[in-house]
Amino acid sequence: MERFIKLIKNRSDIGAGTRGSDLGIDAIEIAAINRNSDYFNQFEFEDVKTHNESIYDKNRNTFAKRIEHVVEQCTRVSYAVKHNLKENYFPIVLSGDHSSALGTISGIKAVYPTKAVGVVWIDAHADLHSPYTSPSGNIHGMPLSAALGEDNLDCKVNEVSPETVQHWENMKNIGTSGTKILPENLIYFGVRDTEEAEDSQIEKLGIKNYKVDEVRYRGLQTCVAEALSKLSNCDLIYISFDVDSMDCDMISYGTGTPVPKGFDQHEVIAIINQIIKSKKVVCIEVVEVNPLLDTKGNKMAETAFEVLEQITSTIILPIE
Ligand SMILES: NC(=[NH2+])NCCC[C@H](N)C(=O)O
Repeated sequence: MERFIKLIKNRSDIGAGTRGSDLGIDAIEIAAINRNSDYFNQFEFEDVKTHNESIYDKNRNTFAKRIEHVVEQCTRVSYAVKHNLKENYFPIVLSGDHSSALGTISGIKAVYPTKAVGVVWIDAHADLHSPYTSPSGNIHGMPLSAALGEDNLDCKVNEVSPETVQHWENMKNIGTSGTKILPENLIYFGVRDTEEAEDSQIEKLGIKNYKVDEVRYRGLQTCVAEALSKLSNCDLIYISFDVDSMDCDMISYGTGTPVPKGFDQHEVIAIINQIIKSKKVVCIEVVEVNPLLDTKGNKMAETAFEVLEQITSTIILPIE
């Protein structure tokens, strides 16, 4: 059976603290054009309407900035993912900031409410804050807490307004009400820049993080095979690739929150391709390319495109 790909372009950056990741999708497309690639002409696509004008709003919800608009944006992403999955497409979501992943996960769960969804999160960050713990109030640091239904009140440092609480509750209930994923079905690759509140959640919830060093020391294939066996109870897998999982010094600073000592693109490609071969992957997302911050021309987008191209060819291999 062949799987048809649908590119979902979600040019939204309102969950980030720095502007410009909404331009990441077009930067990737330009990287493809400059390489004489037909990639973006090859697949059907859909644009998700954005709410980027909301960055001009005064921040009422200090500990979850623009949350009402992020909820709306995630809801739009969830609809796009949901209807494309229902139409048997394999959605590749190209998003600006990583808050979108909550929308994607919610869309998957809306189509498969009774299935266990596994998440492979390739990122420098754990994105495990809530409005109660966030140091920045940027919602791209929170999507997994919303998906897990975790407030982490044990580590509460912020006095959150009733309005923010209401929006946060809405955020946890996009697509289907209640939690979308279980902590044992979430696996990190490359997480290396966390705050205490997140560390305590990772420990309490027992979330496995394959650190860059571990992947290199034990071997990438071994680690991915182990990750897949940890997800053996999952019916479906979603892969979320944040480009800041890659080493900013080696690759590029073209992302909102760059972190050194990360993967290179070949490692990311190998991780993702091995997971795709499990045949459980139903959706992949690529996020956080910010061309305005790139000090090497369009290098981050070019590298993201390299990953995109390589993983797409694995997806479209016919599956028996
Ligand atoms: N998706 C991202 N780039 N997340 C970065 C989050 C950084 C930091 N932990 C925060 O919550 O503000």
